Amino acid sequence: METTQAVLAAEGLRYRYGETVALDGVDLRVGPGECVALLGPNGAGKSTLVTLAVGLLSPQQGTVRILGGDPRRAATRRRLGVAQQTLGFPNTLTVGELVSGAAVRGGLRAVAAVAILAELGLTDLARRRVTKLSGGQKQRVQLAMALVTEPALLVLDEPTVGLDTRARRDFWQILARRRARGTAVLVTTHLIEESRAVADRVVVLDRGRILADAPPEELVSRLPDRTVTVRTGLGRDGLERLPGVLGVSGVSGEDSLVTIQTRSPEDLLRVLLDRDPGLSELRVRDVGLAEAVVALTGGEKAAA
Ligand SMILES: Nc1ncnc2c1ncn2[C@@H]1O[C@H](COP(=O)(O)OP(=O)(O)OP(=O)(O)O)[C@@H](O)[C@H]1O
Repeated sequence: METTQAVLAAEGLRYRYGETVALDGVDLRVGPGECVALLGPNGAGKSTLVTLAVGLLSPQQGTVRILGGDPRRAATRRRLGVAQQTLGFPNTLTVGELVSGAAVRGGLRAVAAVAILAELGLTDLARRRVTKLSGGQKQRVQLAMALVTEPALLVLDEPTVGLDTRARRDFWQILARRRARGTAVLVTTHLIEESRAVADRVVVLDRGRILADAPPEELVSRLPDRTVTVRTGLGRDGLERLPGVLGVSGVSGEDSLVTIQTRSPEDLLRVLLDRDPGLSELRVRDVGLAEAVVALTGGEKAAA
């Protein structure tokens, strides 16, 4: 039973652009303090879902609610913080003007910007025009504008693209503090392993449908847990018949570098060494979230 009200609740969402079906019956809930990563290949419907969630599009079928309210209404939109790469800045404004403007639009006093500028390390840049910022600095300004109103839901579109390792770590730390205070986060990303580190749940979208909605570790555990990569003269037929083999990829001719999925690499290696004493370049590794998403969406695109 649901005990707390969902911050974001989408039910039966369908959306098409002419003949193109972008969302084909999507249900999604994000609770207070939860971080949900939205993954999927290009064209999966991620942006459409996010745009409906923030009230910039109206559902053709289904409903979307933010804390029970309609996101197309201004009062509901005030509970949202949005950072989308496609949103441009008015070039004539300074960092301070942009963030204090966001505070005022959210019903706060302009001075509310001071604390968030400090938290994001932007105080020294407050008088600088946005045109004179680096890509990473612009990302931080977007985040400051999204956070200044203490939103109930943060919607972030590829927020760490272009950030270096330290900036990325700082970014997730800032979000962790907000989440501890109850802010929910919906983040679209192609950085699959990053979602594994920061998200409570990963939602895999493909061709407008949700293929999986689960904690990242559960997604990974649905797959064979190891891959063995090896250079071998054994052909595909021989490899596929070996005990415990679940899949083989990369066979391109004699002495190919092949990747074999298995639940039991130890047993597989014993047999491989027996059949091909010339075997070389052996590597065994865990399946990552990237493979889990690729397997679910059935294509290489999702891992890009
Ligand atoms: N304005 C539009 N007009 C027509 N078709 C559109 C429009 N916006 C999106 N689409 C189509 O709807 C589908 C879903 O697109 P959407 O942008 O939601 O996917 P996405 O998962 O965000 O993709 P990406 O990872 O490439 O940003 C795609 O087939 C896309 O071509």
